[in-house]
Amino acid sequence: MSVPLAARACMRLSGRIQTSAFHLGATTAPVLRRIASALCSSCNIMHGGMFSSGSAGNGLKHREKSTLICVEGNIASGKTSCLDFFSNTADLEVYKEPVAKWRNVRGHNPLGLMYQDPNKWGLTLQTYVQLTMLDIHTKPSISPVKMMERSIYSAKYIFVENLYQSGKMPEVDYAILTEWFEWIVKNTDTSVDLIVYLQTSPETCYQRLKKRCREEERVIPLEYLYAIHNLYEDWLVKQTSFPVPAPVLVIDANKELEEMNRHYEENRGSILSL
Ligand SMILES: Nc1ncnc2c1ncn2[C@@H]1O[C@H](COP(=O)(O)OP(=O)(O)O)[C@@H](O)[C@H]1O
Ligand SMILES: O=c1ccn([C@H]2C[C@H](O)[C@@H](COP(=O)(O)O)O2)c(=O)[nH]1
Repeated sequence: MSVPLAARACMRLSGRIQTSAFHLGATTAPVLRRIASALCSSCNIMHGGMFSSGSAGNGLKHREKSTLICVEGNIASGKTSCLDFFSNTADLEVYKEPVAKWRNVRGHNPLGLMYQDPNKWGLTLQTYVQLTMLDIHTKPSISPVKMMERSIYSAKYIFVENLYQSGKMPEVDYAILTEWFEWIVKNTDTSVDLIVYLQTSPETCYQRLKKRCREEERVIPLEYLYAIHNLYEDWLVKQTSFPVPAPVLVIDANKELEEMNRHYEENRGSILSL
């Protein structure tokens, strides 16, 4: 008998909380407890907890908020390719990073401007990235599972942080972005259920970046990818820098595309929280 995706998500997620497949830190424990208490072990019925719920007409409460999976990783690590792979999955909505918007907002290219002069345009780009990420996080979902590329968290903890730590963002800009970020996280629902981290070497990303040849990114040196890589590792693997909003599934993404796709197929269940 075929079990609906949401029901399987429910069963597996509850089961996997006890496994060691994730890199868990102290900050993720409360999230796990909330998931565990919210998900029934045999169906997609919510029994209270982290999700808002409504009556299904039979007296039972059903999930109204979908499971959110964020695919994280360095620039050109293969996130879009990963989302492409899963894009035909039934009961799954996929949201790629809105790079097209970052390259063209009412005729302006904040991504290009930031790479040309990060001191001047870092705040501009990151304010817009934060808005577009918030838009995706809060989009009402019609499917039980939603997968998005990166998140409002990596925009802040990786990219804003990198600009600031490298001395390319004035303290006042960093303070304003932090105020915005903290307000958003406190007052809106940006909760995440699983982070899939595509772990790559900066050298692998550098080769893929050159192959992709996005005009704005021609100026990116290998050192920049090292900086982003280290921030990701501190956040999601060592878990020493910022709060981790969800359990983390780490995938070695250095392998060739065919092999990655094979891996995604073989591990479909754990990647989609089934
Ligand atoms: N596993 C892989 N092996 C080789 N090339 C890859 C692999 N994954 C992605 N690519 C290529 O590398 C480039 C960047 O991949 P992409 O999925 O756009 O990365 P991201 O979304 O993380 O920036 C693209 O040209 C893509 O076709
Ligand atoms: O918060 C952010 C998020 C992304 N960027 C940059 C990094 C890349 O040049 C593009 C898109 O990233 P991909 O990894 O290729 O998807 O946007 C940023 O500057 N700030």
